[in-house]
Amino acid sequence: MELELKNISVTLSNKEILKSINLKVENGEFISLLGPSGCGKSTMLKTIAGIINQHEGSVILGGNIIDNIPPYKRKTVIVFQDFRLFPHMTVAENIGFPLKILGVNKNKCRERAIELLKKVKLVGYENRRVHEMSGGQIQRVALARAIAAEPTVLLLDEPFSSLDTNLRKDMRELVLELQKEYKITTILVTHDKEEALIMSDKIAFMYNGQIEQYTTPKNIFNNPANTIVADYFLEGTYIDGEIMDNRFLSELFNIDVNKNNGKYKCLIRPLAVRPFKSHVGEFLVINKIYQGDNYLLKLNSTIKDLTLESIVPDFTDIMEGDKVNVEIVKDKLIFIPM
Ligand SMILES: Nc1ncnc2c1ncn2[C@@H]1O[C@H](COP(=O)(O)OP(=O)(O)OP(=O)(O)O)[C@@H](O)[C@H]1O
Repeated sequence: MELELKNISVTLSNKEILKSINLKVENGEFISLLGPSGCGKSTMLKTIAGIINQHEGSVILGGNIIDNIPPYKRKTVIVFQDFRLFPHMTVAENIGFPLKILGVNKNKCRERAIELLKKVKLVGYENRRVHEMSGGQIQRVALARAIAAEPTVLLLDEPFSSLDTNLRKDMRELVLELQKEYKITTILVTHDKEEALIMSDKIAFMYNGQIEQYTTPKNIFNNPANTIVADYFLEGTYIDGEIMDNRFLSELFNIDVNKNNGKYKCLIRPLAVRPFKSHVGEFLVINKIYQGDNYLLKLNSTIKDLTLESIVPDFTDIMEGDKVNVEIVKDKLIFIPM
């Protein structure tokens, strides 16, 4: 179901935690809330679920304001990092619990639990207790329980953070599979930019209780709205410059670009810098760091107060102490309006 937050502000212990948040999630969309620790991601999920009350604004679900509807009647469900399964119940009882409280009879609850166990690839586990399951299996049970009552919005609060890399990958795939199959509008809270880029239709980047940018993964990566967003996703060196008549002019280089006139910060990513040896080179290689498939070079300008980084293939013959010049790869530059 379509979800909208309109001018949501939340104050906790006299501190404004969310500041006039506006966000629209289309029916069946998967979005991520990404941002540094403490920026308000979990508070936003809890506000949507009705666990925290906003002091201003409205939560709108399927076109209806749900501010006065208690959490258990909203049909939103949160999967927390620690899963919060009931230890005294079997796996099937845990999964069937949301249906039981809706008044569904015992046999139907069990039937649905067994059907969902198949979906999360845990056939035959219905009579186990939670303490007899591994971390990854517990997470699958938590996911099955979350979708048992067919929520209108699924809220995932860093559910993958305790898993190792391989399990994480499997769980991401499973979540996306189920989310698409049941067409559940889903919001994932994560610190992990790669996770957000891989999984989401859109990313809302949050900082200090506000949404700095809300757009597709590709767009947020290639066109960050400001340096706060850019610094979270990318590394490199900024130079200031100006675009006039489709040409970026700066103290380091001038280059053709297809952008509006104005002052910009240009982020020179390591992938945008191609060094080549030259005895009249402007840059000195001060550091060469092995990174597995490639090397990261740190290049100090001998003329300006400027350091660039460059990623070069592992077969490079460039050494620390060499003098180099650099070619700038236009497509890898990021321009941020000032
Ligand atoms: N019940 C509360 N009372 C007072 N302050 C709170 C409460 N809950 C959260 N906060 C504060 O609100 C801010 C945002 O917290 P929140 O948990 O939403 O951030 P987050 O982005 O999810 O962080 P993390 O990524 O570390 O989980 C933090 O400064 C936190 O200390």
